[in-house]
Amino acid sequence: MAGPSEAVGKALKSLDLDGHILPPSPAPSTPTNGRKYALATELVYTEANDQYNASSMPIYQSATFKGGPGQEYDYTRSGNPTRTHLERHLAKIMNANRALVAGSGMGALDVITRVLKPGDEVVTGDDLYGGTNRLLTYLKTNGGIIVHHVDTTNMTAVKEILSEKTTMVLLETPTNPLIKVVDITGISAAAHAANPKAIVAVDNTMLSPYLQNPLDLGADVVYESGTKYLSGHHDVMAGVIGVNDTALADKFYFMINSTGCGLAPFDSWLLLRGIKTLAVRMEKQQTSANAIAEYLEEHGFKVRYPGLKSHPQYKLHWSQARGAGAVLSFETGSIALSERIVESTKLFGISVSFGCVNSLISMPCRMSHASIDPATRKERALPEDIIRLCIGIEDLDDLKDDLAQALVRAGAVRLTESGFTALPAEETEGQTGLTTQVVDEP
Ligand SMILES: Cc1ncc(COP(=O)(O)O)c(C=O)c1O
Ligand SMILES: N[C@@H](CCSC[C@H](N)C(=O)O)C(=O)O
Repeated sequence: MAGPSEAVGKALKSLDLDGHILPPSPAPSTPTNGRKYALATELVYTEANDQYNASSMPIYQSATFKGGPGQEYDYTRSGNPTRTHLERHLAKIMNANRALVAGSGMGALDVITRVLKPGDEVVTGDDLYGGTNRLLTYLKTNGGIIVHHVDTTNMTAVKEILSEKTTMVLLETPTNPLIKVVDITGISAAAHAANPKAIVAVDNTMLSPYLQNPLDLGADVVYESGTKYLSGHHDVMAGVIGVNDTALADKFYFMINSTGCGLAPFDSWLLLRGIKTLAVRMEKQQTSANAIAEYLEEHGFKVRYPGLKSHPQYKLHWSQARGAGAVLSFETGSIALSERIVESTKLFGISVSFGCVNSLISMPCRMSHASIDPATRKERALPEDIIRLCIGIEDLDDLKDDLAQALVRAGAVRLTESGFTALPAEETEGQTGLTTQVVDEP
């Protein structure tokens, strides 16, 4: 009988990754919006512009700046040279006229939604990051805002709910964690047709500006959690906003200064440092994510990832993005089985968040999306057994080996001549783990 290493080895060998080509897309290297160089170059190309020609922008760790009225900086809540440097750099790579940075992604969304008034209507998705759903629910309950959740992959449903009363449309694409892809151009046009003053805001956290630029697709505002791909190392919380309209940018700045949620100088510096390696991290992460998505799909799992041809909005995704990112999800048919898989991985850390150099595994309904009550999760068809994988920059074979041993150990697969295959749904419920023909290594 085959032991786990042999079976896993066989399964890995059967997978031919050579020659794998990501689907065609607009070249990320093409300079746009007045940028001088290709995006990968612009990410690292910043002029610190300080008196000593420092190669890295200094951290202006100062709350106050001496001098009188009319000087550029007086108080870090209102502005700080390190933060300004980051904002200018971000505006360039987000294709925005102006970028602003807050203390977290949720801080950025709070700034954006503060332009809403009681009675205003927001149209948003039925699959959203749990914290976004929590803030919108709070605004609905306590702020007099009317929030419509709709399947944003269904244009007919979206058009039916849009009206002249729609003040804001809030989109995530791909969504977290169901990886649904939403038509940014189509929905932006429909929202503006319904109400020319409607603000279309797109959460770009799942792809980063390296792979998708919503402002170029008709959105009014792009925001994202800089905690994820932009910083890339699990060591800073940040939120970024990009906007073209000057009046809107001024309103956002007013909110940041008034509420004091601007990003601190040291965190601004950390984000600047992270952004420099965004292109290499993202290329490596999404190439591995693509290989792992294919690996799981080939072994019989239903995988959600926009790099797979089986993704229902595959074509749409590649018409608006330059890559599929590094987050994917799949179901097993059993909550207990999913729990055992998550607990059996060794390299994949059990953690919330994504977009960093380490690979992570989680069960969204227990973790990132636990704040959405179980009845709402059911209503919105968020599977309780869903597992989310966030692929890092580790060696791909090590990651696949780790997943394979976890699937085998958890009893999620049946060993076959050529490797293993996912258990059929009707057999998953009774599984208790380690039931396959597997012996532990000494
Ligand atoms: C899609 C998405 N948007 C926004 C956020 C909020 O970001 P932050 O944690 O930096 O506040 C998160 C994660 O937290 C997220 O996954
Ligand atoms: N306890 C946190 C959970 C953060 S989830 C972070 C990230 N967006 C993800 O999707 O993993 C909370 O309640 O907000």
